[in-house]
Amino acid sequence: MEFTKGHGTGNDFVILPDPDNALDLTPRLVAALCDRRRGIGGDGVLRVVRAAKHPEGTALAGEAEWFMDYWNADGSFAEMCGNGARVFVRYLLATGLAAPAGETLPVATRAGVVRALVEGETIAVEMRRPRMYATAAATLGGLTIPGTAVDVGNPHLVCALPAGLELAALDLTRAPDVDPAIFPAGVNVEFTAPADPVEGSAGHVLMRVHERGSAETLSCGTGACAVGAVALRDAGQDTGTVTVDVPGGRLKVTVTDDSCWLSGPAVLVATGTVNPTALPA
Ligand SMILES: N[C@@H](CCC[C@H](N)C(=O)O)C(=O)O
Repeated sequence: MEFTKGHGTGNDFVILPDPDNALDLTPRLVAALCDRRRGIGGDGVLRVVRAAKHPEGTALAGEAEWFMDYWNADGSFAEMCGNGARVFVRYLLATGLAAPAGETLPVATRAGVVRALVEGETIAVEMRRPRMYATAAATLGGLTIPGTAVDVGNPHLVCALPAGLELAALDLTRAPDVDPAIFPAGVNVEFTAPADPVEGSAGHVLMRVHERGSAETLSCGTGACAVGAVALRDAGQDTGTVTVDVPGGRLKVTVTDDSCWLSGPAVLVATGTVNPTALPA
């Protein structure tokens, strides 16, 4: 089985080319591929499949040739992955599956069609505008931190740390507790702290994330978009640009009247062959 390994600000993916949807990709196989000791290792899998050939992509095949079939490291599905979409586009361009168009390149996802713009090392993806829909809280280590529930195609809870608490002090080796009535399908939880102003940005925020289905990751693109939207709201703005620093690097989030751009590096690091029968059962 052919694979490529790539990442966006340290959010890493096993990319599987499967244009005709011929692979028997199961939750167990995804989890085995993502196993960091016995497999290739990754926060998730990106299957590269023609939209017309995938049951969840066919309806979008008129708008986008390729469907990003995203899976979390534990073998669960997610509707959207912002960094994954940027890495997916890097892969399409590197392999010649898509031409570096002057305009945006559409990619079908479970959350609809997103559009990518390539600017050298940086790939920006235009997704839906984050929608803040509830107040909620995350509890970890006996501490309950209030936050905002945000829909970016997938669910997020953005929690600003109280003064005096450092991001580095959080134990994210286990999932924060949340109210399942607000998040029946689980949630990605972002913790934030303010950072020094950055020129050209309305806000600058530090973030750590515990991802649904992938545990703590070095970065989460949709999470950064949720964080950006909350930072703008707290600054009294509907639109604008926010710089979000994650453990794996820097992302730029620009919220417009009707969409959200996520921008940052997207890198392919290796290509090879994996023997599925040698992976953990
Ligand atoms: N890391 C991703 C988000 C991946 C999906 C998430 N774990 C979920 O289950 O919703 C990103 O960059 O957006």
